Amino acid sequence: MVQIAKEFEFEAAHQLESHDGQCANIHGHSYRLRVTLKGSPREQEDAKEGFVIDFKELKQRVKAAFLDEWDHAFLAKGTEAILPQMKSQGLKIVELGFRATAENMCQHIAWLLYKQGLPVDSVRLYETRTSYAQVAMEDLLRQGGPSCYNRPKPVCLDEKLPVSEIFGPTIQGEGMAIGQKSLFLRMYGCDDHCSWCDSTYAWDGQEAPKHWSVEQIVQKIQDLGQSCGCRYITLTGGNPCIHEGAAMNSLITVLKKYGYHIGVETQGTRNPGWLREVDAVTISPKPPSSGNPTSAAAVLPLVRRLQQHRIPFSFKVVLFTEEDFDYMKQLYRQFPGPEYPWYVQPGNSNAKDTFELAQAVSRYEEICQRILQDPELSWVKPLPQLHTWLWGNERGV
Ligand SMILES: Nc1nc2[nH]cc(C(=O)O)c2c(=O)[nH]1
Ligand code: SF4
Ligand SMILES: [Mg+2]
Repeated sequence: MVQIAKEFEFEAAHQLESHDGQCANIHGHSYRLRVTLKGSPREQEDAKEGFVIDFKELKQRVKAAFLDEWDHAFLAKGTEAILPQMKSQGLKIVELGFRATAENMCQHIAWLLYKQGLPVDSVRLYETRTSYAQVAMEDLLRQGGPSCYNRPKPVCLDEKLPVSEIFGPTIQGEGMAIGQKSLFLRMYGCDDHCSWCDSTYAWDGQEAPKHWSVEQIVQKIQDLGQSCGCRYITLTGGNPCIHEGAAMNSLITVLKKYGYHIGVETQGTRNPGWLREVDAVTISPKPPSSGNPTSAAAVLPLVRRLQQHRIPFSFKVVLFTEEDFDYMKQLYRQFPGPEYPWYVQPGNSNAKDTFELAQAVSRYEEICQRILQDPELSWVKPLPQLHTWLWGNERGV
C-alpha cells in the first residue's frame, strides 16, 4: 500500500454565528487542503501503470467534487441572518447545512470524495497557516459518516410512519433505475392531487394508512427481500418527501445499516434532510395535464441539495398531451442535459391484453419519434413504463 497526497488552496468566507469571539463576524480564510489517498500502484501495463491515481485526475476530481464550488464562496450553515440579503444580491453562497468549522468541513470533504469512489486515507484542512483539522477515513467510516450531518441518535425503532403498501420483489419499471430488482415502500400522503394519479389509494383517504413502526417496516422489507437477494428499495408514494422527523430519519439509517440501496421517487417540491443519505432520487415534476403543474422554482431547492451532497438524481416527466411535451421542454431548458439526466415516459400505460399492449407500445413509439426529431432534446431518454407492459397497471408489481 502506498499513500499519496495532493494539496489544494481555496479562499472562502464564513460566519460562526453565536461564537464568543471574533469569528462571529463574517470573515475569510485562505484554506489549504491536503487529500491523502491510499492504494496499490497499478500493475497493469497501460497509461496508468504505477499510479495509485494520476495526480491530474485527483486534481480534477477534487475540483469537480466541491473545490470550484466553494472557492470565493460564503460557506453558510443556512441559519445566518445575512443570508437573504446576500442571496438577493446574487452572491456566491454554499449552504452546507452545518457550521463551517475546519472540523466539520474536513469530514464533509472526506465523505464526498469517498462517496465518489476515491480511496481516501485522510483529509487535512488548514484554516490558517498554523491551525488545521484532520480526519482519518477509517474513523469516519467507523462513526458512520460526518458527525456534522446530525444523524438521528438514538434510532427510534418504535416511532410510527403512515405506510400505504410494501411489495416486491419486482422490477423497477421506470426512470434511471429501470430493470433493477427492487422492493417498494409506498408511503401514505401526497401534497399534490394529480388528475391521472395511478396511486390515489396512497393519499385520497379511501384506504386508511397503516401506521407501522420503523421496526415493523424494516421487518417486512427483510421478509420480502432476504430470500430473493433484493438489496434495493424504492421509496415512493404519494410523495415520500412530505415525511420528516425522527421516524423517517431512523428508517433511512436502519435500511442503510442493513446494506440496502435506497432510490426515491418524488415530484420534487419537498426537500427533507434524510435525502442526503439515499442513493438516488428521481425527480418527477408534474406536467399541466395533472392539473397542478410543478414549477422549476419549486424543485430548485431539492436539486441544489442533491447537488450539494452529490446524490445521483434525474428528472422524469410523464407525458400525456402536447402541452405536457412543451412543459417538459421548458423545464429541460432550465435543467439541460447532459448535466442533468433526463427521462420521459408515456403516462399510465396498461397492458391487460395484447390490444392494450400494442396501444402502449405505439404511444411509446410516438414519444420516441418526437425525441428523435427534436434537435433540442439531445439528452432526453424516452422509456416505457416497463412493469405495466409486463404485468399491467396493477398494485403490488
Ligand atoms: N415495478 C414498479 N416500478 C415502479 N416505478 C415507480 C413506481 C411507482 O408507483 O412509484 C413503480 C411501481 O409501482 N412498480
Ligand atoms: S404527485 Fe404522484 S402520488 Fe401525488 S398525486 Fe401526483 S401522481 Fe399521485
Ligand atoms: Mg405505480
